[in-house]
Amino acid sequence: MAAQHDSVRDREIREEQHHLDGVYRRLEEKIHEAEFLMDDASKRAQVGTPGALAERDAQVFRAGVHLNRLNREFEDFLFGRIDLLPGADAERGPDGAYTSVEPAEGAVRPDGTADIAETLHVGRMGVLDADYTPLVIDWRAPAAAPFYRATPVAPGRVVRRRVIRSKGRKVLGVEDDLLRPEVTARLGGEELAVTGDGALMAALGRARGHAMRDIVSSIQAEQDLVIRAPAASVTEVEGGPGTGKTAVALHRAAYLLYQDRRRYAGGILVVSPTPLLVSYTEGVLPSLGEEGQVAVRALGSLVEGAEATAYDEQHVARVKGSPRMAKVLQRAARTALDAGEVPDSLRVVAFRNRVELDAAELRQVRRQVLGGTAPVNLMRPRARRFLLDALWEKSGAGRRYTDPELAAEAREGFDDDISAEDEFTAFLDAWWPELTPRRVLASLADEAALARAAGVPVRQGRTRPGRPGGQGRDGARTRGRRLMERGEVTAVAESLRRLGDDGEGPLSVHDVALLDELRVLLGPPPRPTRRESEPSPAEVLEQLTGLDELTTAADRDPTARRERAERHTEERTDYAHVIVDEAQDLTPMQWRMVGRRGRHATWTVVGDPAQSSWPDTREADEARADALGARSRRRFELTVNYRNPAEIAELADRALALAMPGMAPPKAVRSTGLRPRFTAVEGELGAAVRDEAQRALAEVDGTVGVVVAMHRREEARRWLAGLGDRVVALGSLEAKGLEYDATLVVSPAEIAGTGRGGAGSSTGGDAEEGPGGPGTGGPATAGLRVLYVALTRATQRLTVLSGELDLPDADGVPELLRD
Ligand SMILES: Nc1ncnc2c1ncn2[C@@H]1O[C@H](COP(=O)(O)OP(=O)(O)OP(=O)(O)O)[C@@H](O)[C@H]1O
Repeated sequence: MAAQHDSVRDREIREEQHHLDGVYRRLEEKIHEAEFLMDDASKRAQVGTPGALAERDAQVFRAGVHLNRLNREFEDFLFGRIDLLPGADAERGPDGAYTSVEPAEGAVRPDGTADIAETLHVGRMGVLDADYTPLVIDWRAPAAAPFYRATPVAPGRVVRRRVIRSKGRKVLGVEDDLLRPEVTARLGGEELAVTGDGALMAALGRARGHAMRDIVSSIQAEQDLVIRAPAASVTEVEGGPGTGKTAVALHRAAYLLYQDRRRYAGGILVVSPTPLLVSYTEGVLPSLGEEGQVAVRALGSLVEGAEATAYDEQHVARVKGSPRMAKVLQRAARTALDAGEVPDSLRVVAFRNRVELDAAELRQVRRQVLGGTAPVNLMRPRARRFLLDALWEKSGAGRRYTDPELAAEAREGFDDDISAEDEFTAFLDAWWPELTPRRVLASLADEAALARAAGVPVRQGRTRPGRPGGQGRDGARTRGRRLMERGEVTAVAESLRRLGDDGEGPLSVHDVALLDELRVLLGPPPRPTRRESEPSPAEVLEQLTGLDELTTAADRDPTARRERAERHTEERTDYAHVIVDEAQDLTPMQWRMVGRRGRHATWTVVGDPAQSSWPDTREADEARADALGARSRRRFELTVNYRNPAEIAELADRALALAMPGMAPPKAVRSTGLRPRFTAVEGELGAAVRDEAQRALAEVDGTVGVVVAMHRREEARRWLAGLGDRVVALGSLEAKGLEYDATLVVSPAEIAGTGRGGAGSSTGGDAEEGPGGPGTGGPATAGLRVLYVALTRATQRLTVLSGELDLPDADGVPELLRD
């Protein structure tokens, strides 16, 4: 029996090998054609119309791209096949396949037999034979959709779906699904064979590396609906851990590019919560043939020239993420003009008379200028004009003319005279300096400056050490509504002391959203006075000499260069499509930042409220609604957990039930028979973690993730030193979106911040802290959601290590996770 089974399998593999050989032969033919064309092109240099030459070049280019992609030896260039009944009509699409989804009437005879009318092979790119019959259909083409969508309940024309596993040019195996088991179908007079035992399970069981793989050969029907959803408006996708949200989002990017390359090339932004998740997913799009077409960026790298490397304490993160910060920064952008040494008088000579504006008059002018709504840097010309007005007024010259024409002429002369004075220009530079986002952010490290911007009465003597007084011109006066508590001001100012006065220094992910806000509030620096078409002196030299090394001293100054780069880099804000992963964790300020990049975009937003680490998501929901605007929404839900075996999912569901009572968990599709292991620390925590990590390394071939409370990150790295690169230590918030073959969750109570009293009493934990509390969706439940994330990272094995705080029972089961 086994031998017979093997021979069916071998025969089917041989058949697919035969087809794959044909595909490669055809590709080689195309490559030869391209090479011939290239050779011919060089011989006949300029012969042919420009259009024909361009077309030929394009063909050569396309063949080259195919060749390159093939040479990279995709593990499974060709991965699928469907055998189809005749369609309801005989129309063919552009890929050469019949377009009909439903079978023709009578396709299945009354005796249950049928003939296969069409066999399609599905792969990473489409290949047509010389006579235009499709040898391989691109997985994103409409004709490939039934490969993913057909189910036994709604099989359409599909009788058999086959997943083909190959490496390079060799077919290794085939796995079949019969979608119409009741039909006896014949192909070329022979009954359709069925072999294999489930491609999906084989894919899910494989050991993980540190990079996510594409799921192109096993996309499931509910996922395919999301991937191929029309790009109109906003596509919102919710689903529990492991339901493929990240995978689906990336495949959707590849699909949209295939659908409308002209619209989307270079214009798709994928926003990921952490750089770890970016590097984990970075290979997926290239493996789908979309290299460099999509910008995959971490939230902390969305602003050009900024890269978040520092962490904020959670209570600081919460303030920095709050929408109140928009208002604080608005005020700060304006008061930043007062930071540092600001001249308090202006003296000029006009019409041979000295004219002077004193501190009070200058303050008055500044107030008038700031009465406008334009970004501060763009107000510089207005500041210049208002200063000239004030000087003119002060000089009394206007009163000498009754004839308005003469007065206007005199005023023009007056303005020219003053503007030509170096002193006036120097004054303007100091009085209305060009502000950069980094400098303004750094100015808020001065507690008094931040307090003023936040409307908090300033206390004496609480300025940034080593900085000129924080009292400023306005003394302790504050303007407007109170936006922060005093403790918040102290904590945020303190966190910004990582930055130097010039704003250089490590930024946190939350600082980056603030920089983006300031970028908009400050605006680009004003245009230089010379007309834009006029070249700069350096450009003139360059044009004359052809040497671009010639630079001005200012160009060579690294600080000036950096600041210019920061100011001049035009941030891309016109993405055609924005994909947001782990959307439940964006703060309001981050939504504002991401929203700016998709003002005219269509969106795909994926997330899971049950994994949110914020206690109160109401403000973030409002900011999300603002970012997405009035566009219509289309909602999808993913319901199957492909990551965790049922044994692990079952334990994680206990944390979910505490965190989000009543929320339905996703269904786990596989079971390994391996129950989670519980153990309690005896002796030293570090030694216990190291022992358990070693044990896990011995049990799995792939990766091991050790998840600890955020404050233990550094020590956990030390505990694991020397165990090799299969094992990594992660703070619970860093574990978002990642997965490991085995995970070790260290002290659930510490991660959840539930302390000794079980789920009800908060002792900090890794939720982004805030007001609220048990029963109000406060930090205790947010902490449990963070624990839920930690418990859902394993693909094979999970160990829970309890400390004292966890109150483990005799079996090592922590109080929090007991039945
Ligand atoms: N159709 C599929 N075929 C094979 N593997 C799949 C499929 N769908 C998802 N997976 C795998 O399941 C795992 C989880 O997918 P993914 O990380 O995209 O889930 P997620 O919903 O983003 O999870 P989380 O919310 O926990 O971040 C990944 O290893 C992914 O490759």
